[in-house]
Amino acid sequence: MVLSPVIGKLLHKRVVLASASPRRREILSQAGLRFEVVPSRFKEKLDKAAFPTPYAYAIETAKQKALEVASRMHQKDLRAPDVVIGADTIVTIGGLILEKPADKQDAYRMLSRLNGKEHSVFTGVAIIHCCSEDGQLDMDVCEFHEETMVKFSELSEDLLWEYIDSGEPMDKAGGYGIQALGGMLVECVRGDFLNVVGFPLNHFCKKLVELYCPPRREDVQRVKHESIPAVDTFEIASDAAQGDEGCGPSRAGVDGHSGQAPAGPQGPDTNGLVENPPPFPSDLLDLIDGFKASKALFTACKLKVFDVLKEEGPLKAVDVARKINASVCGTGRLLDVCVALGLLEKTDTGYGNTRLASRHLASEGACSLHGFVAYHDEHAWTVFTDLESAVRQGPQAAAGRPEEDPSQSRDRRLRFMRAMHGLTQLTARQVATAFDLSRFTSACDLGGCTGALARELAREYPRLKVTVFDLPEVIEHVSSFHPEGWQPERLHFVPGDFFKDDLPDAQLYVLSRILHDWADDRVHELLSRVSRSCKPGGGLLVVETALDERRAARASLPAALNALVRAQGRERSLAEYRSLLGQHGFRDVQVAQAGDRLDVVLGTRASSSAP
Ligand SMILES: Cc1cn([C@H]2C[C@H](O)[C@@H](COP(=O)(O)OP(=O)(O)OP(=O)(O)O)O2)c(=O)[nH]c1=O
Repeated sequence: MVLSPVIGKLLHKRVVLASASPRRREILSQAGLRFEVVPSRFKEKLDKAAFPTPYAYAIETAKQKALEVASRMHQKDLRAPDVVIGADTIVTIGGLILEKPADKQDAYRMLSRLNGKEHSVFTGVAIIHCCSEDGQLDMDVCEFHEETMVKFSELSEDLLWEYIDSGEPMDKAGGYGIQALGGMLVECVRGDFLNVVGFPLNHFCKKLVELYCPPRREDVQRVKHESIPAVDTFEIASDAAQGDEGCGPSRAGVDGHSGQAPAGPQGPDTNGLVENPPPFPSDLLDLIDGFKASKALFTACKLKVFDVLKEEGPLKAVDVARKINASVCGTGRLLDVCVALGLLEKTDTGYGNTRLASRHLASEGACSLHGFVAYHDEHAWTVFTDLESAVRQGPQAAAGRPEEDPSQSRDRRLRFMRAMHGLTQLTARQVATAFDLSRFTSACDLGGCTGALARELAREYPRLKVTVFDLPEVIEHVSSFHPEGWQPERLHFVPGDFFKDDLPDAQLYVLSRILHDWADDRVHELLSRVSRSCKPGGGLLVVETALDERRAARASLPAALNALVRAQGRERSLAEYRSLLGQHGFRDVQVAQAGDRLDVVLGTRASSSAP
């Protein structure tokens, strides 16, 4: 069995599952893990609002559950187990976290909220390695989360109550158990099924590989020279299990630096003492090579490798080369790099797409980011070559750049529209459900481009009529982005310039990824126009990637750099967006996150006329 080498790493250890969940116990014992069960006494009452994302909350709860068990066991007999595993499963919809229902009415509230819609199930997991020395307990925490999307059918009241009366919902997050009767509520699942049931076994095994079987030094160096980042597969564990009997939880692995090679051969220093060489700078080398990985991805997309393999894969390199009209040798190398990057899979029958590639890198499909990749390849790549002058001179360097060639502007516009369309489709649902917008019956998406967000808003809120307002030269092309045979109900496209023309009437105005494109004076001008058009009680929804200390510096890095290389506009912090809305007469400003990268800010137009 492929997984056994990974699970086998834990067989000689004292492992404790800090959970009372019978489902977690079953999943882990069926995977062959030997462990004791010590349910945690940690009270699940952390302040949800204090966490930037729902999964951060689930991870922290999982960690606290495991830490409580580890310290209790240590206190009891001054010997903690080697490994303690904690987990926490939550259901989220529209920015709301649902845990176990308090009573039947609560279960009804949860299930009606999920009825007919798609929601996320997150399980946060903490793996704690304990070490007791001289009565002291030392712990290393490794944590991760997994998300699965679950869609409920449209269910009648009677059915919901029948289900609630079965008693099944009461000990389950979101008030349902997908593995039993609750399975009849579910129309489809995207992602790891076991994650919904309470434990993401697949991700757990991958973590064990990282912790216990980091790539061997010689592999790491070989990979570096070929500029291919390491890929975590169970096969690494199998190899290591065969070739390296003593493969244990390297300290580096336990600390979470799983890509780090173990310390190399030790040599005596001048005093005859053994000195460790400095750690191998794997992360730094990955960083240096990062641009090559991006370019390989861009090139494979441009050559339509993922389209060819989606339609006809698996294929040998020679066949792919013929279909994309490229050299066999070059294609073979590109395909191998894509395998190493986790975008393709290679088997005896040839190269095939991973699910990720088929879903996001082929040019067609609701989740395609092909246009977004093309935009980065053809536009962002060039613009970022100028980063040095942007840093030296500030954003005015970008402002001084010559205007675009007008003959190319139509193509550029279409390319930009394709990029925005892909990105917006991917995040539209999270944006549309970040807040409950059901009180509005009309909305206007200003600069709404192809209508990808508008469509999701209309789909999510059956009473809502949505107008997409964008420049005539944009509106002219929107029909080519509509799915075939699509009849836009409750959706209208109106051409216009939001700086010059009257804004269409609406109760809710949406500015999605617009404000960062404009300098402060233009932002004030636009917001005061919106504020004048918006009636008291109406709303303004702003969607942006805010520069924010809550988000890991790495995630907001592209935004910070974009601001330097763009001719105008700038990224802003959440505090700035809040203040902008306040200055223009919007009150009760609330903030939510839509996925990992987007912030959504909602304000209500105050009744006083002066903003
Ligand atoms: C959504 C869903 C959740 N669940 C369960 C998994 C979890 O056991 C539970 C969520 O509650 P948790 O607080 O994650 O776990 P628990 O209280 O059962 O156990 P412990 O805190 O001791 O670890 O909901 C299902 O069994 N099926 C489902 O479809």
